[in-house]
Amino acid sequence: MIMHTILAKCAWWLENSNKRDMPVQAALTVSIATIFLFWCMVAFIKSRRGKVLLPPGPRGLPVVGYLPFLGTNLHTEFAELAHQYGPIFKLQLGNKLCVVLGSPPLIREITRDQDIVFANRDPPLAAVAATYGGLDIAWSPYGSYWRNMRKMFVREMLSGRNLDACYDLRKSEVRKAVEYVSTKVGTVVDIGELIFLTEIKVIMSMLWGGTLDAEKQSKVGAEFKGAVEQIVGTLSKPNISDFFPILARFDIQGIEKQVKALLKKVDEIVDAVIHERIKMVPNNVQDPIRNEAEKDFIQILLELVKLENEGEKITLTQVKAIVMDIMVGGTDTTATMAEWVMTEVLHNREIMEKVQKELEDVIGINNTVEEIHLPKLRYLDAVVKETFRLHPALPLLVPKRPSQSCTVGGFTIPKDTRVFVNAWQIHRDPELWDNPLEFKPERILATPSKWDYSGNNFQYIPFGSGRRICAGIPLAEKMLMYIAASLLHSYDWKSTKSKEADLSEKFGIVMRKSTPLLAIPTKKVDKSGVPA
Ligand code: HEM
Repeated sequence: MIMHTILAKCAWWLENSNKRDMPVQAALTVSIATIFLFWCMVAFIKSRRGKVLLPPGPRGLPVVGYLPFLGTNLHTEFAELAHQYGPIFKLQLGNKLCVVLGSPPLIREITRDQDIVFANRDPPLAAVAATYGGLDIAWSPYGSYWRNMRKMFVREMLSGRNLDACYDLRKSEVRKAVEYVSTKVGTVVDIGELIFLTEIKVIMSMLWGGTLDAEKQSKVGAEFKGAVEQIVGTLSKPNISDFFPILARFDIQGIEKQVKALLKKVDEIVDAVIHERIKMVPNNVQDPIRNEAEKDFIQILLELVKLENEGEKITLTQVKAIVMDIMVGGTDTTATMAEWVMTEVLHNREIMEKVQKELEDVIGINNTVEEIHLPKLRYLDAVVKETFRLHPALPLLVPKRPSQSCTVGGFTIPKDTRVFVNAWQIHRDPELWDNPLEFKPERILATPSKWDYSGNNFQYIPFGSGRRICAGIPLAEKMLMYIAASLLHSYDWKSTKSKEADLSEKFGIVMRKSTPLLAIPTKKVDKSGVPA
């Protein structure tokens, strides 16, 4: 049509030309047609390029987008929206475009096919403030800094050899918790509180061993517990500055200010410990870790600070950022999961009996649980894995941010979108699981090789998947199994009369129970009737 109009406009010139001009006219016609076709092609390609097919999603209001419609339980609300819009949908939250993914094929796309593009994080401002400007592993952008820090963390600190070397430190704290319960037999125990304090102490003793005396260690443990809970709490709060970066400098809700104050407290404690430890580290360390049987984490890190080689050397601030990762990333998650495991076990008496029978068979009633027993506890392992399925500690994992525009599930995800993975929804999807709401460790036992924490089975991703998968899995798995086995081996537990083990959740970056787990321990009795 347009071509027709152009030719018509030129007709006066063609009609008024004489026969000698015929070749010129023909050339002109061909040229115009060619230019026009070229222009059409460019316009078509441009229109295709400019037209991005974003995922479907609910409409929001001008400026604020969908923010006013979101409640506090993001994981369930996202699952409901997925019901309406499908496993990939978008939400405009203030200035931020967010996309939520909730099916195994989509997880494969972002953690296998396009893993590098999705290896970036989208840290909330509170997380940046809590980690000395994002100097830790969890929130640092994808690149050589993150790669080196993670490699050092996994190879040097969490290697099998190093974890074995600090087993005694873990054992001593877990035994203290078991002994503490013996003073509480027949009375109500706040299991979450007990486990959290034990985890903090286990982590602190692995971090800095016997640097602090017992009394100071206890005091610092309580202070740390408070600080970690508050930091995780502020990370879970929606911060207006994250959705409207233009307002960030005003810190309207004071969240950054709160985090900085908490960090200052933690910083003072860690500084004091580092100061003590610096005195103990030899000056010219060339070959850290090797040939040494037992070292706590701070010592390993300080040896890296003192290295001459720039490529391997780290700074004191980096040491503190890693300590924050371990304290914040390692304690709340593991303690919360251990509390969920105990809750499910208390809720299902038959399952508790099966776990205890296995503990008796493998360990013997009068012996003490040791970490070497853990790989033999197959039923307890299935209980823990089933707990992770129903109550993943990080229901939305840690948000990702693609470093370039890309296509996922046939839709465009623009660069810098905040991408959530709803692991909670995938773990309860009736298309993927039989009776998904039923707590059934037998489903794990039926095909044990299918369910591990590697993130290779996209139907089961409690620790995430891809290159940013949790860096602390070996430690988390050991601690979780060890604490649960120790508490269930030494005592029978029953719910308090007033309360059945309550299974309701409270959403946060780490999803806790909405009410603490209170239970009464009783001494176990062996088959001859003698208290163990
Ligand atoms: C039950 C316990 C734990 C759970 C459920 C858990 C879960 C997670 C998840 C879901 C992620 C994000 C993965 C992703 O983006 O795909 C993560 C990252 C991380 N976790 Fe854990 N975690 C646990 C314990 C630990 C422990 C004990 C440590 C350290 C001692 C730790 C250190 C980290 C670090 C450093 C990252 C960041 C990894 C990176 O960005 O490269 N976690 N964790």
